[in-house]
Amino acid sequence: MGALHNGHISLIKLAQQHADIIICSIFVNPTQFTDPKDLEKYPRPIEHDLAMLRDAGCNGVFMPNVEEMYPQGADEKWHIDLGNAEFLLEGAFRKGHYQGVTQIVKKLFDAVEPDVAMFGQKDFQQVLMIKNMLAHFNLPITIIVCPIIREDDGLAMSSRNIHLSPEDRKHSLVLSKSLQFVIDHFEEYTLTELESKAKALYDNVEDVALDYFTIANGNTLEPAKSKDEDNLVALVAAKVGSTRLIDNMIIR
Ligand SMILES: Nc1ncnc2c1ncn2[C@@H]1O[C@H](COP(=O)(O)OP(=O)(O)OP(=O)(O)O)[C@@H](O)[C@H]1O
Ligand SMILES: CC(C)(CO)[C@@H](O)C(=O)[O-]
Ligand code: BAL
Repeated sequence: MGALHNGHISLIKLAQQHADIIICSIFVNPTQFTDPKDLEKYPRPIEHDLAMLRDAGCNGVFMPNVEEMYPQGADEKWHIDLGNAEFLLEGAFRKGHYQGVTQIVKKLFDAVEPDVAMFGQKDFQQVLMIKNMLAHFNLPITIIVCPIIREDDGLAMSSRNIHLSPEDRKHSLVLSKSLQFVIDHFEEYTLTELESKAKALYDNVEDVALDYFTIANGNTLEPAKSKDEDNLVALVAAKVGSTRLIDNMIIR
């Protein structure tokens, strides 16, 4: 969606190991936004983005406008079955978000016809939803998931970080710290204790409102039932000041 940072550039760099020609799409997709203010204030520094892509050795940029992607209007009908995980976590807080995401990703794939597509682990649930969309249409595209690139102090890079005030920026560290707490103490506590201790870290941080903090099964996104499950991930979403951030860490 543009407003590129080094997290995005890491996707280009990793793509270079998997493909001869790299195309980056930049499109702020209206159908995945559930908060009109979020859409309106989404940063769009196009010249800066193009310079970063040029430096990274990206071969092409696909930068359509809304009319090109939605010739019949952005209220164009789209609904596919994405499974129960569509309605959990981000899907519960941004209703219809993954219908909008899969709608535009299908259109971008149709336009670019990639063999391989790179997505960031930062949007963990998004990757699951896109894989479900690919299965739905039986599309032969390989998805590669790229690790989360963080600032030196642990904050996951995000285009929305630009909206954080200096105070918010300090408070935002509780997200990565609470996830790291689960990783560091996983063997020590029960799942319930891990969650409650991680959530307690938010009690003393001003202006941070937790939407969810969960240790979930990485396939279903349902709360983990046992520490023995072989695909476990801790996920968080919180509003820091007026900016909503997400982050996650894979436990195993
Ligand atoms: N810190 C990061 N490390 C690795 N990949 C990332 C990171 N941030 C975003 N990505 C990935 O880059 C792709 C484009 O993301 P997008 O344009 O939505 O930006 P974003 O930085 O995630 O923005 P925001 O967090 O404001 O939604 C997605 O696949 C996303 O998961
Ligand atoms: C997948 C995506 C390009 C759809 O607009 C967007 O959600 C993103 O960049 O993560
Ligand atoms: N980074 C995922 C897209 C979104 O937040 O709308």
